[in-house]
Amino acid sequence: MSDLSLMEYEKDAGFGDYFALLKPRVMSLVVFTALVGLVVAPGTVHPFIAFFAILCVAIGGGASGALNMWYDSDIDAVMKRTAARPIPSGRIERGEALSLGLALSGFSCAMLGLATNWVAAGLLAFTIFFYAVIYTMWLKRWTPQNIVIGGAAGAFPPMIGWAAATGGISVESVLMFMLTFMWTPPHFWALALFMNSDYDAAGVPMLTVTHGRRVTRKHILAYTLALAPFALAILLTSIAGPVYAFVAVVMNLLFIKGAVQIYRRSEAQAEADKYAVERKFFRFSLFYLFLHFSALMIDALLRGYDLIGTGVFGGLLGGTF
Ligand code: HEM
Ligand SMILES: CC(C)=CCC/C(C)=C/CC/C(C)=C/COP(=O)(O)OP(=O)(O)O
Repeated sequence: MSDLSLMEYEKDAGFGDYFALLKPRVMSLVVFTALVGLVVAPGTVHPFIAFFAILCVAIGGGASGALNMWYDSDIDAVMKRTAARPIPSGRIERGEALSLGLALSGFSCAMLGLATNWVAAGLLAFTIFFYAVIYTMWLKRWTPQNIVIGGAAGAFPPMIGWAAATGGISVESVLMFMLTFMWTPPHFWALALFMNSDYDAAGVPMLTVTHGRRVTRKHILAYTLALAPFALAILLTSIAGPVYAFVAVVMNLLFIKGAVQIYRRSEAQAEADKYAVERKFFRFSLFYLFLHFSALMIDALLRGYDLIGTGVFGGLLGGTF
């Protein structure tokens, strides 16, 4: 094989490259929250419809990831973490990612609407729009509040799942939205603390770049403290049970403890252990959200088998809009 054909061969896109455009790792947790939203909602959904609805959310989420990679390929090429992605590494053309993103967006929303209802499909369409246009094209390059406002995109999926099952929006689904929405800043800023040089090099105005790490540490603590009441407010609704109560109390105490530790750290300490505590806090953030939604799912199953009653406090808060 000549050098030229070897280079061309290396640049050929495989299935894995197209799959990578869909950001499967990040989307796995997003899709899980949608599944929980659907499972904990009142009423029953045929398992096939439920599976199909979640598949549509997965495809829609993936589509928004492809649109993000299409628009952000310049930034991705500069950042070490993202430089090997299919577009900056030259294996997939930008136009291909755009076409794939648009086609899958249209397909997933239409299929979700036909299989369930148009409230769920409308929410999915809005979520894709919010991530691809509002966050990616606008907020990300403009303001250090990018991920605070943009975080709404990642918080809609439990509402989509709930709407797929009920056709509506409710206090419970809004609280699941708020849980994810308030969780996003500590989740992302922890990562930004140890990935700051990437964002700096790419000129992305993340809080660590515009205001420095000290201010970011303060913001992580503030948002972690503000998150806890929302996590605990779910206890007042009918979807929470004893498992959720245990998880919410323990995990919020641990998350706050971690955030206090992050706040107290000096940059010299962080440099000395290569941001080990910040990396741990980021991993813990993923576990935090996964466990909250898992607990809601377990409580729903226990309730389904009549092993527990409705809500920890009898479901004081609730109701469909
Ligand atoms: C604006 C909102 C968000 C931003 C800016 C953000 C940013 C990030 C970034 C930059 C990473 C590292 C990804 C990588 O290494 O390629 C990451 C990882 C991750 N994020 Fe987020 N995130 C956001 C919201 C969410 C939401 C809502 C969820 C789920 C509900 C989520 C789930 C995850 C997961 C599961 C990972 C780990 C992926 C892996 O293991 O590679 N993120 N996030
Ligand atoms: C339709 C649907 C279910 C959508 C959910 C999409 C969504 C908002 C997911 C979480 C957000 C996310 C992947 C942010 C990554 O930020 P970034 O794009 O700045 O990260 P990067 O630097 O890794 O590209």
